[in-house]
Amino acid sequence: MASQEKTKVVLLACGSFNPITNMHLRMFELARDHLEDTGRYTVVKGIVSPVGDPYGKKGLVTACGRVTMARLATENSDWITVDDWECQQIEWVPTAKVLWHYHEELISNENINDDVDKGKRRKRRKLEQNENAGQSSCINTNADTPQLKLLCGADVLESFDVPSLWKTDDIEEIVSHYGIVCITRFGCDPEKFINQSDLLYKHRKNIHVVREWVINEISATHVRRSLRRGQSVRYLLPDPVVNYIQENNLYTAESERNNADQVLAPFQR
Ligand SMILES: Nc1ncnc2c1ncn2[C@@H]1O[C@H](COP(=O)(O)OP(=O)(O)OP(=O)(O)O)[C@@H](O)[C@H]1O
Ligand SMILES: NC(=O)c1ccc[n+]([C@@H]2O[C@H](COP(=O)(O)O)[C@@H](O)[C@H]2O)c1
Ligand SMILES: [Zn+2]
Repeated sequence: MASQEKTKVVLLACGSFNPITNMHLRMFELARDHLEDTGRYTVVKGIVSPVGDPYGKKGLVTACGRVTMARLATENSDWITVDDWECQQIEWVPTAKVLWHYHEELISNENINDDVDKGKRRKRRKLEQNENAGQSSCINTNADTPQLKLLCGADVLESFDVPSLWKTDDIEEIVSHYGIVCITRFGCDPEKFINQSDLLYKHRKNIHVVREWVINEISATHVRRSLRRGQSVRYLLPDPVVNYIQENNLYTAESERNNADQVLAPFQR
């Protein structure tokens, strides 16, 4: 397939990134290789979107520090970027809304770059969306506009089953309008999970499961624990991130008590 015929994709990873680890960065590389290996996609951009402080997760340090670390971690990447739109919002933003925000941004970029009459384009897109209603195809029907896909680990996919954590409508919107690229994680079985869910099974063509053969169980929880114990975290995180954490003494027994009594924002909806 000629490169101009391939679908452009933007990958959006939402998460705490508390702190960002090498595995978060690997997720992007694995996903890009997987999608491009199908011969159908060109991945043009990756976005790291740290969750806002109102998310209320235990041990979460301020968004300002998490964004700075994510920027340090991605400074050598020519395609992974960090965007602080989500964490600048006053309230926690459900992931479906974050996707909507970036989807709108992609469309407005398309309109800026394009001299075709905006009204006509919107009308055509609406028509195409109506034609595609009920099918597992992505919301971006214009060939030039990149498709936006949610990039996540299998634990996030499996969290769709946690009562009251996700709205069914949001899950449906994510899998039908955008699509998911899901990286396997130790202890998770995303294929089985998809098979057991009627909703996910219906949209299975929009869920790309990427098997990571080099099982790498780096987790931010493990990193924070090691830091509290004064143990080295070098080579689990990019060096500039390790230095930033040390200079600011970011993760301590006290920071781990942040939000200890707080109910996670999605449960408050
Ligand atoms: N080792 C890993 N393998 C696959 N996916 C991962 C891995 N670590 C993180 N992710 C994914 O990265 C995204 C952001 O995750 P998050 O910020 O929660 O990191 P985490 O390491 O899971 O942190 P925590 O331990 O605090 O939950 C999520 O989609 C998560 O599933
Ligand atoms: N209903 C929802 O939209 C919903 C629920 C739970 C988590 N999330 C998101 O998933 C990510 C999960 O991050 P953690 O794994 O660090 O908790 C965050 O970006 C969070 O906002 C979204
Ligand atoms: Zn996590």
